[in-house]
Amino acid sequence: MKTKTPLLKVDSVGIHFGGLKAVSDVNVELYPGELVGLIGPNGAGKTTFFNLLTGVYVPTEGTISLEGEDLKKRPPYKITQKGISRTFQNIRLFSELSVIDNVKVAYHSLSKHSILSSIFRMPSHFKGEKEMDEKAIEFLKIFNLDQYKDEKAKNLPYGKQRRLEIARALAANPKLLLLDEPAAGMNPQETHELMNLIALIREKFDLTVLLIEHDMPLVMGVCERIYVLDHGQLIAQGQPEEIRNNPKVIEAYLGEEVS
Ligand SMILES: Nc1ncnc2c1ncn2[C@@H]1O[C@H](COP(=O)(O)OP(=O)(O)OP(=O)(O)O)[C@@H](O)[C@H]1O
Repeated sequence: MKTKTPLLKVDSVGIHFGGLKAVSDVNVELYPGELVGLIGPNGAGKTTFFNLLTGVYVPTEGTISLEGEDLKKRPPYKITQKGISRTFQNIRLFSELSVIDNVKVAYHSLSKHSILSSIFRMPSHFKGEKEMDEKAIEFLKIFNLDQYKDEKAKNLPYGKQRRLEIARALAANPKLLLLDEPAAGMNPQETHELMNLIALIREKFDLTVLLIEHDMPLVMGVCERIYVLDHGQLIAQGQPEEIRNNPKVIEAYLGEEVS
């Protein structure tokens, strides 16, 4: 699966908040098509790392590049346009908007239709709108959410809201999809379905996926490689089996289960 050129290259990246090194000297390379896990105990710096990749935070040290292009100091929306999409640990949907509108919002920013044509409802807008509806329904079908398209997002059960978040992230047409604890709060059946779904969308959309997850069976079962953060530093990387047996990882998780 590995090609010579990484899709994402993170070189000695760090960020300090006052005296706290939330992320320090982290090196990560993701190759096209990989499904990679990012794990670590609470407060290890995982979400901060996602915030660095998506431009929410600017690194105080190091560089991040996507397909060889430096992302430093680009605002989050530019980084989304370049090809990095994410979901959040706490669901962030437009709760009062319909399910379909939540998806459409994501690719509005990428669409070629001007704001003017939207405001004045010109014919090109309608053509665009129809195309958008069709495309949004395609996404919703993949996530088995098309029958809820006109429901308000807030009325969906929790597991479906989580799936809708992923559908919305995908609608931005990413090359790299970052999932922050996608199975949080899901029951075992939903988690199992989600695992299959992640594997399926990776294939279907030719994606690279980086996944933060506390559910170890999920990470170990679905990821090909895993990075482990502890106190802001990478303490291990490798295949699930290596990670499971790595003494540093076991020590970091002392008191927590890693199997
Ligand atoms: N904006 C900020 N200002 C100050 N400290 C911050 C900020 N963002 C994160 N931190 C700190 O950085 C550290 C890493 O937090 P982060 O949320 O990235 O950990 P995490 O691995 O995602 O944890 P969890 O698994 O609990 O979600 C924590 O000590 C956190 O308090």
